[in-house]
Amino acid sequence: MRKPLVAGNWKMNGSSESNKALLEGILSKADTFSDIEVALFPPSVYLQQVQSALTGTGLAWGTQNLSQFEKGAYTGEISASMLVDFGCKYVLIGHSERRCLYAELDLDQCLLDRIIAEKYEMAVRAGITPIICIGESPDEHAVGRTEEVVLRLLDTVIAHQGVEGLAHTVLAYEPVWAIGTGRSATPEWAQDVHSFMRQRVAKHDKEIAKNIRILYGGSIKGNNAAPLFLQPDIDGGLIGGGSLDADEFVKICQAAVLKLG
Ligand SMILES: O=C(CO)COP(=O)(O)O
Repeated sequence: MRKPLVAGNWKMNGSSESNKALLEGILSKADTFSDIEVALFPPSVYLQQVQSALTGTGLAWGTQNLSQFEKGAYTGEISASMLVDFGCKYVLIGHSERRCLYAELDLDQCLLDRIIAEKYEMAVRAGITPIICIGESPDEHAVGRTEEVVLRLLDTVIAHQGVEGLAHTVLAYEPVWAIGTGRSATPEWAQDVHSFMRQRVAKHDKEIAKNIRILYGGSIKGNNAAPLFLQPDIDGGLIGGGSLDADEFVKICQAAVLKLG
């Protein structure tokens, strides 16, 4: 049985004061979702605040990105060893907002995927579990290229790291057209894509495919989380806007508990 994981990606939101209230609100209800795994991804400047608040609570934390390089003259970047230093268990890799807006943008899509595969390798080597975000853009969705896009990235990671690397990895299907739009994928659509991803991993290794967690992300809220999480191949969620409000996020975590039956 795969343990459900609910991950809250705060993106570039929060302040010391608002984070404190959010963390207190979540922790006050933590006993209602202690059977699943929950991880928070604050902006890196708040990592220490989140680490202090969550240490000893059973909740995990991580960052929204890491450098593909070990150390050195890479202004503004954060290395895998720094994440280890701050007790991170997870790291998000390849989020579409980074792909589209920052240096991971590249006209040559193959190069882009290679950078993401290198970041993945850095995380695995440091013992941090990467959450690899995969999903098609609105244009790709409109012309039915979902499977092709999902496969391209999955295959790049496997080619780079070997399928064994996936034994310590979480995948997240995040269709770009569903992120921040209020238009979540339907549970049936997401299930189909998740099942497709799992089958692809199974072609390389059936055991890893059976155990790998695949999260769904894109406009999950308290009122639509349960039917998504109840799909057989959806093992939890990667939550953006819905993770910024303690009550909403707690509802989402509680919906994942339902999966345990
Ligand atoms: O991008 C996301 C999580 O990484 C999803 O964001 P929303 O939940 O705001 O749609």
